[in-house]
Amino acid sequence: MPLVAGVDTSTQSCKIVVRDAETGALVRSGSAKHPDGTEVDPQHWWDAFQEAAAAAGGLADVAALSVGGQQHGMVTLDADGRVIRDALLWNDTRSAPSAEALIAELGDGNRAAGAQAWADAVGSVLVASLTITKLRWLRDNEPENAARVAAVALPHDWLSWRIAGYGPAGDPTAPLGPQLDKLFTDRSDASGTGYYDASTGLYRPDLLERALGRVDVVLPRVVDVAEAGAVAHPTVAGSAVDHSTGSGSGCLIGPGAGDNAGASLGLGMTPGDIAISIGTSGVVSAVAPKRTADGSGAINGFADATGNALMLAVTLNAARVLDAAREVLDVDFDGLAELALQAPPGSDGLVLVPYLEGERTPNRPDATGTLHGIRLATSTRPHLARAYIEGMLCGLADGLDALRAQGVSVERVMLIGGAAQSPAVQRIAPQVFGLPIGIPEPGEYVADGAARQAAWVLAVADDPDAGAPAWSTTIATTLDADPKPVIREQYGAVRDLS
Ligand SMILES: Nc1ncnc2c1ncn2[C@@H]1O[C@H](COP(=O)(O)OP(=O)(O)O)[C@@H](O)[C@H]1O
Ligand SMILES: O=C(CO)[C@@H](O)[C@H](O)COP(=O)(O)O
Repeated sequence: MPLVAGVDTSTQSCKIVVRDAETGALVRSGSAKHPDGTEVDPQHWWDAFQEAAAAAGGLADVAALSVGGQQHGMVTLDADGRVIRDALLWNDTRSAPSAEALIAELGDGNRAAGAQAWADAVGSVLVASLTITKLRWLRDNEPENAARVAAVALPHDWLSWRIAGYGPAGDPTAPLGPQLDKLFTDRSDASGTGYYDASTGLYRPDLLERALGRVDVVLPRVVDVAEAGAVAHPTVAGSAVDHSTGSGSGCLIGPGAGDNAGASLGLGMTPGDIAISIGTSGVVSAVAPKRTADGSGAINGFADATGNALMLAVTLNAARVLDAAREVLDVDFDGLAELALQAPPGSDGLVLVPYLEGERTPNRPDATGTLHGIRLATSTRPHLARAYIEGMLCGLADGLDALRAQGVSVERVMLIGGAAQSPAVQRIAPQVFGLPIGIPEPGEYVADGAARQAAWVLAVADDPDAGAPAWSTTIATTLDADPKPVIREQYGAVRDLS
């Protein structure tokens, strides 16, 4: 049976799954850490990819692979294929003023008009996360670097290009050299740049020019949903394999995807499904036939990895809020969950508004977190633990409300991402959302989606009409709705005071 690999080059780590292309059965997996920080030298992603591939038993027998990845990160390359500066990641908020400037400019000074104009043009009102705002920041703050930009890529584009054997001139791990025109991406990740319109499938050079001041830069070619963008270089993927039999001539590289589109494909989401992901980012997402244009900015109208739209509400404060709680309370994951479940719903009035890294939804890049309702009786470790978890989940529940306000139907809710494994998150989420929640089998759903895409690419190479393989997702547990309105009522009363 041919094997396929899916890669998730996420904020905190690189994860690789190797699966049977036909059945989807997991064969092997591996992972490696990324460094902390909101600006990172992409070389770390390359190193982590190789470490994760080795941990997954190598990729020599893999017939196709795809890369899913953290969205929006700005990877700038010079004419020699060298990374010009550390990549600014999706959670780097320094370009918030640039976002506001671009909004004002498109609205001729009228913010509301500008916000709607961006939503109409590219599906999203600009916030600091989006790549285009980082390019404006570069132009204004590092003009020498901006002048050297010959190509702009996203994390998954850059890693796919490196796997294909391209890279900086003179680098022995990049035998094909700096061929910038060989960069490729997919519509889901392109749709998060701010200079690509998923509704037409076209880049918007006019918008790019507003940010960078020029358009003579290479943007990755947007390949179709199940089209191979390149072939992996044998020095990276090991010996070349034939994509139909598993023995012969080249490991195909699929278009890849933004991580949320990857998860959507991995979960097999269709309209009516909602995924709530609690990783570094908190994401509430839904697949829809057509993207909306939410001028309020709460919902990003991106593309998914199959040809649909993917609507997202994204928070900056998710799993790391729980990491912060563990630090404050000096406990491990289990200890935090045990503490939180000792306090009652609503934590007797102790409420954390969790803007520990500023916030993106709502757009408050300079906000800080605030604890409300501290009294003697709530100055306990269990109250604090629960308040951190409730506050983080309330931010996501606001996101689900914003999706509903855009007309999204909610038929099935699935909870994924690292922090979804917390027993306290699993208990408290049905209280905050007031809905039944499915917990899929523990897994790497972004990497799984990438692997499923790779299997699709493989199938299409044999039969151009082939559809995505019908891999199934198992919902391991369904948690009953357990609404505790007090949690969101308390949160709603203080959220905007922070
Ligand atoms: N049992 C757990 N309880 C709470 N948080 C957890 C648990 N397991 C992992 N995490 C957290 O999940 C995060 C990593 O999740 P992941 O979805 O891999 O993130 P990303 O895709 O952003 O790299 C880390 O912040 C980690 O501390
Ligand atoms: O900015 C977004 C989506 O718009 C984030 O979802 C990033 O794509 C990072 O994802 P994780 O690494 O947290 O999974």
